[in-house]
Amino acid sequence: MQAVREIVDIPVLNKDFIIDKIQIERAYDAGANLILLIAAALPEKKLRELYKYASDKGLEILFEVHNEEELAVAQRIGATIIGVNNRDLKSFEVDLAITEHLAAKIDTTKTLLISESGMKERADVERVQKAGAKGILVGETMMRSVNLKETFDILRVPLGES
Ligand SMILES: O=C(O)c1ccccc1NCC(=O)[C@H](O)[C@H](O)COP(=O)(O)O
Repeated sequence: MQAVREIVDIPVLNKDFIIDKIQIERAYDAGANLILLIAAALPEKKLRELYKYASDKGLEILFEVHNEEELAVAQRIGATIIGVNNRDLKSFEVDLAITEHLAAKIDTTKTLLISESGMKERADVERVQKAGAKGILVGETMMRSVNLKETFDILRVPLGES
């Protein structure tokens, strides 16, 4: 985290399974701008506590959801950056329709919607952008890439272009 912070001056996400304040401390100390809170990982009370703790430290929170119940938690807590994970963390099944389904229940003029997982080609990004996503979270496609810059350019669809 620190190594990344030292070489880029864009916002950096500490993408971890955060379950305790100490991890937020560490993320902050290492220079993170955002932390990930996964709705499926914790009860609402704990999520609320960690959300406030991070927010009070000046960190942004990417609040990850996968279904309507989790989205309702995000909305009750007042999350302003919501990540819809297209991957079911129990079955590992991936379906971009999850973003389309949940985006319809999010006011994307007030909430920054990030579509997470399953982005393999530009058409996938265009699809979630059409649904209202303003950003994407990509893992495997970048890890498998033999040319990161080229893959980045393919997947980078400027807002309003799809
Ligand atoms: O990150 C983990 O430790 C992890 C544990 C259990 C299930 C999934 C996990 N991570 C998945 C990812 O972080 C994905 O890379 C991310 O959601 C992006 O998805 P993709 O672009 O499909 O790799």
